[in-house]
Amino acid sequence: MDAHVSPSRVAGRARAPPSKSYTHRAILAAGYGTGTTVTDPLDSADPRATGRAVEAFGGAVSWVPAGDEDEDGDGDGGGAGGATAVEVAGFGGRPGTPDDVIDCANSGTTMRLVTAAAGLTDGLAVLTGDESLRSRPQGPLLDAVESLGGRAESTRRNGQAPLVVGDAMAGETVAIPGDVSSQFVTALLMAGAVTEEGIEIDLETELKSAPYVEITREVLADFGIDTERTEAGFRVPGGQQYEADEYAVPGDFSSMSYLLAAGAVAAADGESVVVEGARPSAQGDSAIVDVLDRMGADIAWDEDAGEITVGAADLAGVEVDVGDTPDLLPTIAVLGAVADGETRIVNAEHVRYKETDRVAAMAESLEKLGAEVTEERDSLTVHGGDSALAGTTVHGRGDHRLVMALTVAGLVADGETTVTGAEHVDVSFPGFFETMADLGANATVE
Ligand SMILES: O=C(O)C1=C[C@@H](OP(=O)(O)O)[C@@H](O)[C@H](O)C1
Ligand SMILES: C=C(OP(=O)(O)O)C(=O)O
Repeated sequence: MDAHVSPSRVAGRARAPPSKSYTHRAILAAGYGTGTTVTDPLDSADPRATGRAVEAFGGAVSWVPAGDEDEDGDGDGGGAGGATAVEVAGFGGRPGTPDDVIDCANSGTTMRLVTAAAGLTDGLAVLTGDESLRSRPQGPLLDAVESLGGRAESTRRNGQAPLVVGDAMAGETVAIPGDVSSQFVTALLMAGAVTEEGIEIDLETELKSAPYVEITREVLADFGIDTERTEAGFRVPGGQQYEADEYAVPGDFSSMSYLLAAGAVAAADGESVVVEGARPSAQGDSAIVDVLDRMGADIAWDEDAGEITVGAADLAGVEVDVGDTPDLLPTIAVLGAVADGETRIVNAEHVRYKETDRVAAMAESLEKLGAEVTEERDSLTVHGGDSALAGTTVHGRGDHRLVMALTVAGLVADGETTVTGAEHVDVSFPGFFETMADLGANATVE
């Protein structure tokens, strides 16, 4: 499916979906435990993949439909709204050996977190995913599971899925690079809590995407699991039990970034976009508020009310370090194309290891739309302002964040912008196009 986007003015109130990162962790933590109701989960393709993995390990996962909103009658809840809760009966500490292959679909978080869980099984688990996921790096985590006494192999011996993992790894100290994916650390912390000895994780290189580990530690604390920072990294004591009757998921700041960017570049004169569900949490991507503020946007965050209000203003280029916030790169690149002057996005090499190489993909698409960009291994510079963007066909590359960011660009490009692969927003923001249309965007999907 393609999205067709024409110049638009937006205004009004919108609620971003619940956090993908918190939902994954809450479902898996509930799986490690005995039973938890996760309220206000993100009901999208990626957390559903984590739910299937919990079931494969012997848990039971039930997505509670959103009552009358179950428009298609399939019991999965209604369209964009999705389920209002997930009831998880855990596998009680030790994951069982799965009966079948675990399909992690498009979800890197699922594959990484489930790899460490699979390392605890007595037998072997087989993990796979779609073409994108089967091209992403898993090698350092496989080495870590092996150094903890488990078995962890890439079937193609290239450090990528399909993976075969199991043979009851145990706890001790493990060294792992920090600059490929923080999800390796999250995975080992979550699994380490139920080993006998716990796991001490020594980082061999600087940790990128560090706030995601803090999200993990926050969720684990809410499930009664202690973790510690150490001089070299992190430690989780063993022999712990996951326990929480109920867990409420906060709103997702990565998803909010598209709505806020839309308001900053395309809010109607004298009007604004108000994004609800924006309560402070450990999410590094709340930095989008500061980035927009530094670019000169008319933005205010009422943290108590959980509301961010943004109106249109002339934006100016800034330098942004995305070491902690890789998922903001597509949004910031689009803002940079609209802003006057240069926007330098630095510390970005790890953004190449996502659903697609987002540094290269954004450079290609923004150039196609008429912006001037300079791409380096570790950075993307967008020379904005000189020429207006002109609508054309740009490729979503099967990547939800590219589709959403490029749709925002389409709001201000002259003529029509076609974004291919619009259906991929289902990975993290199933109601994205409905939400944009409610705000007044001329964006149709067919
Ligand atoms: O743990 C998480 O929930 C995530 C961690 C980040 O990945 P990396 O740690 O691989 O950079 C981020 O890009 C991803 O969207 C979600
Ligand atoms: C990279 C992402 O997620 P994951 O790593 O879970 O595929 C993302 O949502 O942008």
